Amino acid sequence: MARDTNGRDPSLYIELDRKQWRDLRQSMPMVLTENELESLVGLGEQVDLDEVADVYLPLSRLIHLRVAARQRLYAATSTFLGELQTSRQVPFVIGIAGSVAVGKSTTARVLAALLARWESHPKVDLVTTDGFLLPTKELERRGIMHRKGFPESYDRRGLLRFVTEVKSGAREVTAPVYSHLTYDRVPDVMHYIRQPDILIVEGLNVLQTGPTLMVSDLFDFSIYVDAKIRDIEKWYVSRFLQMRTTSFADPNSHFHSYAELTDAQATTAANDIWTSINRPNLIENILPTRPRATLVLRKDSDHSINRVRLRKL
Ligand SMILES: Nc1ncnc2c1ncn2[C@@H]1O[C@H](COP(=O)(O)OP(=O)(O)O)[C@@H](O)[C@H]1O
Ligand SMILES: CC(C)(COP(=O)(O)O)[C@@H](O)C(=O)NCCC(=O)O
Repeated sequence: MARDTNGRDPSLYIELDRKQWRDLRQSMPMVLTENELESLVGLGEQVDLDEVADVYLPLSRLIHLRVAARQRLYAATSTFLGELQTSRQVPFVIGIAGSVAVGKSTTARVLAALLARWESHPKVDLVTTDGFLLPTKELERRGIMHRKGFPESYDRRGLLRFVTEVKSGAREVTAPVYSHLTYDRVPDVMHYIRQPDILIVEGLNVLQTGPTLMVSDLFDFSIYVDAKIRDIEKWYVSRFLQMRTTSFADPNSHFHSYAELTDAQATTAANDIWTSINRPNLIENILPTRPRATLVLRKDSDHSINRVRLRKL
């Protein structure tokens, strides 16, 4: 096999442990307080300020450098097009993918908060793809209610159109909103996106590709949040047990009947949903997209991120 000039096997990626990655923070200041961080961390997640310092601050620095580089690339195209196109800031789009219950939403929120502290790109918006799940009525009509989270359960064209409009500089673009409470799209409520500097799109399947253009084609940077399947399964079940006294306790929750389940019953119910929906989706659709990610954040069983893989080519 051909080797690089240092005698190593060629690779698209560089793998770093937490200490090596942490050193790439350089002089980035800590800009979050304990209280701010607490408000960003989701149920069952365990991010602390050390992890922000070691993992998220270097990441914020890397993305900041890449935002500037991307603008130079767009400027090159504008120079080429001359009068055919006026030069402008194009929103930088980040995709965040990974399994159900791996902690994507927390990663997305922490990153959004850090990126918004940069003077050159203070306006950061975050959209989750659950808003683009087809409404329950339509999922039922198609007989795919049990496939929620699988690629076919989304309005993929709508998602592509949405990100295209944001990148095109539209003054205001709307995204539909999903409710975990009603387990359906919320009628008449929209998320308004008004010319952000950075847009983060978080969801299970955002890194999927296909024969036609897909939202992944519009990403300037992508992150895959990764962990062992056995660990994610444990996190899913333990979060489900916790939800009996939080989300499910609300009488309006679609899952309210689960609130009364014993530990054993709730564990069985969570395992059933995991093995019939979330695990197959992870294996068939989500995991195969991991090689495509610019960055993989690898979590250990205690949720801590201890390894990072960066695409360098
Ligand atoms: N049934 C539910 N009721 C209320 N909130 C939920 C429910 N399922 C998931 N969530 C919340 O929705 C968010 C996304 O969860 P999920 O899709 O599992 O992705 P991740 O854990 O990777 O962020 C999390 O903040 C989670 O706590
Ligand atoms: C809403 C989800 C499909 C995730 O949506 P995403 O924002 O990742 O597109 C997922 O959290 C979900 O509810 N899955 C269905 C099976 C379950 O209840 O675990």
